[in-house]
Amino acid sequence: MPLPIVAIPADTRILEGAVWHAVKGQYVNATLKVAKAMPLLVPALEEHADVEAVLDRVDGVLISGSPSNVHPLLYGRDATDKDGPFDPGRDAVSLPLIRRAIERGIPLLAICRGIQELNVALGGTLASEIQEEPGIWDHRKPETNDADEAYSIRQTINIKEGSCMARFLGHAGTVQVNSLHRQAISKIAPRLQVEALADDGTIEAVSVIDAKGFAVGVQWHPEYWAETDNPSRALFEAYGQALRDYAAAKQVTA
Ligand SMILES: N[C@@H](CCC(=O)NCCCC(=O)O)C(=O)O
Repeated sequence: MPLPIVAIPADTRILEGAVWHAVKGQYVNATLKVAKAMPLLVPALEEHADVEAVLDRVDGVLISGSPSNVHPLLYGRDATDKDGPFDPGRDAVSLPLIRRAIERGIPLLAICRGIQELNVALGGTLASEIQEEPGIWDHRKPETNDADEAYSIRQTINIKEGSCMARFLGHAGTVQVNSLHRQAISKIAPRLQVEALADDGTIEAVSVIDAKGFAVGVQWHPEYWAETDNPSRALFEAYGQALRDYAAAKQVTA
């Protein structure tokens, strides 16, 4: 049986004076080694992105994290100096890809920027520089050049009873995760339900209400420790099973 294929929208990066379309290796590694699926990178095209052509050929979608932010015009307000940096090519691919993957029942896992894109794609809004709000913890990436330290597991979240996340992880209640974000969900989209909260009330996981299949977003980074951290591994294994189920069902109806 060939591996299921997972579309991962790339970021726009400027390297060596040229435009690159790039995805961090940790998302590729977790998809391949823990979800047991073949990553397929999708370029960040501001125009001409054919998401149907992509979705016809894959068994899942993974929306990765990124230091860039969703442009606020996409959730109904003008940009301020707190909202950048932006990646219009990434936005132009990921938002329609998310909407159509949900409509078609294609397994979707959205991580960090991904949960924010999921919320915006379905009509929600985002808050910027959340650490400046009273009572909100500092969720930002730690000041370090060491990746393991940046993605260190250092925050308690609370998984809701009866949630999809509780099913995937095997329990509800407290879980330890990492945290590298300055934005978060402000108004939650109508079709999303909260799956987990931080102690300061920040939404840390959501799922799509009445989804045809696996459709989950998390604010933390399960991909980074997916091979060694139990909650991270459990989430990617559940995603992998959803991919195989979707691929098998496609074979039957082909
Ligand atoms: N930009 C958004 C989303 C944050 C995010 O995806 N962080 C992971 C990338 C970290 C990095 O590579 O720098 C926000 O800040 O909320």
